[in-house]
Amino acid sequence: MTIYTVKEIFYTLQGEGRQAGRAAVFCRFSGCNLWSGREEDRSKAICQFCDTDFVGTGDDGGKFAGAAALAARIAAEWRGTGGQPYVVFTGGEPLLQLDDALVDAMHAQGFEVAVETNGSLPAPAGIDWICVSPKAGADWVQKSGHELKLVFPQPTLLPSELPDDLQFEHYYLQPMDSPLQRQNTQEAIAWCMAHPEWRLSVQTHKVINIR
Ligand SMILES: C[S@@+](CC[C@H](N)C(=O)[O-])C[C@H]1O[C@@H](n2cnc3c(N)ncnc32)[C@H](O)[C@@H]1O
Ligand SMILES: Nc1nc2[nH]cc(C(=O)O)c2c(=O)[nH]1
Ligand code: SF4
Ligand SMILES: [Mg+2]
Repeated sequence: MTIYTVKEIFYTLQGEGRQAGRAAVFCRFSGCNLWSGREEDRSKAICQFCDTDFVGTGDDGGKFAGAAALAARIAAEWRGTGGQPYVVFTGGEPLLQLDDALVDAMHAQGFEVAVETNGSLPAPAGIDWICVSPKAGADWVQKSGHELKLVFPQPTLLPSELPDDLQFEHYYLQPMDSPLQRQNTQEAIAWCMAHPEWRLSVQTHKVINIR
């Protein structure tokens, strides 16, 4: 039986991208293939700008034996009445653990299923909303989905220099949260105003101070 290792599960509003403002249970898996999550390794990591702690299992996480057990725990966090229950699998890198059995188990619980992935691994079939956020210097295999959410700027992965075989419904630029965040935001605004096929993704949960 598959054991899933989860950092935290929590009910919040999706803060980013096309679904911003929508109530969702977030399931943050532990571990990533592009960084160990340890600060002492950050400068050598493939992905160096991560804003997230995904190491180990937190108070709101744990190890779950089997898809049905994890799906039941996620469903128990949903507190909405009416509307379509929604789960966002993130991490860390969720595609290291999210599999067909878990997607099916969430559907059986009546949930719409979303994923936030770095795109370096293929997504299982049947996911209802795929958000790919590619990382400079990493493999990029998942080139289709519902939204591309490009963290900006990544000097070797700029919006002007993306591969031409992308198949996404929506294109978002998300300013990199860093000491240069204000400048990154100004430059992203300028890009979106000059190239209207791109929209700005503000990390709204950081502005309104929710999780
Ligand atoms: C923590 S990642 C987890 C999911 C997956 N590993 C990924 O990178 O897409 C969730 C989202 O936050 C974005 N993100 C991470 N660090 C960021 C930062 N410093 N500024 C802006 N967005 C960031 C990622 O690009 C991704 O879209
Ligand atoms: N509210 C909220 N929205 C989010 N959208 C993507 C997130 C992520 O860390 O994957 C995230 C997050 O951590 N919190
Ligand atoms: S790929 Fe995602 S989870 Fe991994 S280090 Fe980068 S932003 Fe963080
Ligand atoms: Mg986040």
